[in-house]
Amino acid sequence: AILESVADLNKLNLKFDFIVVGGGNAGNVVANRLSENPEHSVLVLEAGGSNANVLPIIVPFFSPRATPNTPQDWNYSTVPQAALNHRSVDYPRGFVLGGSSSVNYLAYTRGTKEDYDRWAKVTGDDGWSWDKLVPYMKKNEHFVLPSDFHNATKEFNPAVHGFTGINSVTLHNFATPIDSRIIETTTELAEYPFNLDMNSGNHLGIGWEQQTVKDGSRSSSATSYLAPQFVARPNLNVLLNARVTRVLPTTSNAFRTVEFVQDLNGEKYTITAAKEVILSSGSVGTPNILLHSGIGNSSALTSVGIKPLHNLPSVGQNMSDHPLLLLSFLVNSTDTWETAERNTTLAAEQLAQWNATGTGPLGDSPLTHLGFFRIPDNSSIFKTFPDPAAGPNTAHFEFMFGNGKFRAPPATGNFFSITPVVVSPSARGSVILNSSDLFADPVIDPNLLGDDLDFFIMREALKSAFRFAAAPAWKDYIISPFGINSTATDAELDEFIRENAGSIFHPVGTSKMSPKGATWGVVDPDLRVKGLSGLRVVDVSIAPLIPATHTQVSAYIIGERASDIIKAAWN
Ligand SMILES: Cc1cc2nc3c(=O)[nH]c(=O)nc-3n(C[C@H](O)[C@H](O)[C@H](O)COP(=O)(O)OP(=O)(O)OC[C@H]3O[C@@H](n4cnc5c(N)ncnc54)[C@H](O)[C@@H]3O)c2cc1C
Repeated sequence: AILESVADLNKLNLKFDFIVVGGGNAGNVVANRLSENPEHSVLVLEAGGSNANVLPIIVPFFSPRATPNTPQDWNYSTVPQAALNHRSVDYPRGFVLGGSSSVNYLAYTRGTKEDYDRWAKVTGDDGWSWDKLVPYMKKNEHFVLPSDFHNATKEFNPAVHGFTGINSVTLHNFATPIDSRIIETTTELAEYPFNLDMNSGNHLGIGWEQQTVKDGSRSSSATSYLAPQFVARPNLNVLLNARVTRVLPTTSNAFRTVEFVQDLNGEKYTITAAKEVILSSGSVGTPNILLHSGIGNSSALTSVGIKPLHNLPSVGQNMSDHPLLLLSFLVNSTDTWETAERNTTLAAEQLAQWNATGTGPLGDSPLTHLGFFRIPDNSSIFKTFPDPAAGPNTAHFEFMFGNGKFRAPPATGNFFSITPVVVSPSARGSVILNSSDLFADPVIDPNLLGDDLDFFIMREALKSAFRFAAAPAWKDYIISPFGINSTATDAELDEFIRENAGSIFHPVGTSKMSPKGATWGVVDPDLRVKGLSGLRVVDVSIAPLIPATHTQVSAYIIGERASDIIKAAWN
């Protein structure tokens, strides 16, 4: 059941084998899979509220409205970012059942074979390699054809997909005027080849966006892994509005007890799991809980007044995220997002169509196509810096295409956006504490573009976007880049980047996985917290290196594989 109060939970008079902290992207996978065994009772504690009936979460096209600064967002912001002219930027994380899978922009991308093979190599566990993870990708994925029934044979490769999984994935149902021009560009410029399916393990090139959508509505870990048939299991319970403050030692080095509140000024409750506590609170939430529990760098904890219980210096370190650049072009068309944003009648018609059939422009994510590209291998930059990508078939940067301008378009004009993203960043940041106050926000520093190579890649990506936009396919369509000149000097481009870059919100690595016995890292390859028992981390914070892509699929497959590892440990 999905419960709202501790009193309702107590009425059930249950004992729990597993307590999952965070009903987010990965946490709900674990909760579902562990509760497949009726002998195992599972409790999920989620700090946020219900995902039901929240329109910006449900309507795919409204995903940019789900955050920042909404009731479904933790509403964090970063410390001033040195490379971004010391700007502090919004740092949304889902504060709702489904976690960030309930508020993200729905792009379904797995990353490359090389990304996961590198995980296997650095952790010494072949189970994290691409070939071993593909079955988990298919267990997660329920691919469905687009809801407008258009012929999609040239938009994806069915051979690489899963059709019997839990989480729905589909293609766009609604054509936009940029679609044919993007595909035409792939035939005009050799630099931008077409890729029929970027989820094959090789993502280089441009392809149609695949999205986590079912029947025109968002498919999240809450709508899929906690669908009514699953939460009907008597051994699966979810408590909403339950914010875990710490994990506590149950016996000397077993941390199977959690402390939580339902009201920041109210009572503190504790519950002990008979078998394990699984932290799935995400790349900000998980290190935050570990640090408050005294698990982290002992001297840093002492300096903020927290009693250290277990010295694990990597907790909250190694944070890696993808910087993006908001870039748009003024276009010679009125058939873009801006028109409905400025015309309430048209907006109401679109919403009525979506309400009636789940189709139309609102039934799709705002990203129409994605492209993944490399800085040429012979670039002189690689004489100074080693190639940061996982391998020669893994991108340095990405383009996300959209039929309008992201974030606050001006009062007039219509736009096309190419959003460049650095997907193989070298900079590392951190999540640390500056206070023992259990409810104070942690100090979040993703260190965006904080490495010279990352900045170089972003500048090259920006120049590449200008080349893309100069293809014949855009001749009568694009008028000019907006807010920057394509003939700008490097110094001018750099200033534009400093003022307009931000995060795409893919933090990973703050509970980094390392080989068993390593003196660095936070969890072993079986995701147990090093040196402790009864406590695992299962969310994207365990990623040893950031995959060169959007991170929700990684969260799903981490949840799927972890579930098998945990089941095997208790059988
Ligand atoms: C705005 C945005 C857009 C994005 N767009 C995309 C995209 O298009 N495609 C893509 O692949 N990825 C995207 N991502 C990234 C992706 O969604 C995340 O990487 C992924 O969902 C993280 O999964 P997770 O399980 O690690 O954490 P989360 O899904 O964030 O789950 C953590 C859960 O733990 C809960 N929690 C935290 N602290 C506590 C506590 N103390 N007590 C109890 N519960 C707690 C949270 O409320 C949350 O529900 C986006 C992310 C954001 C924020």
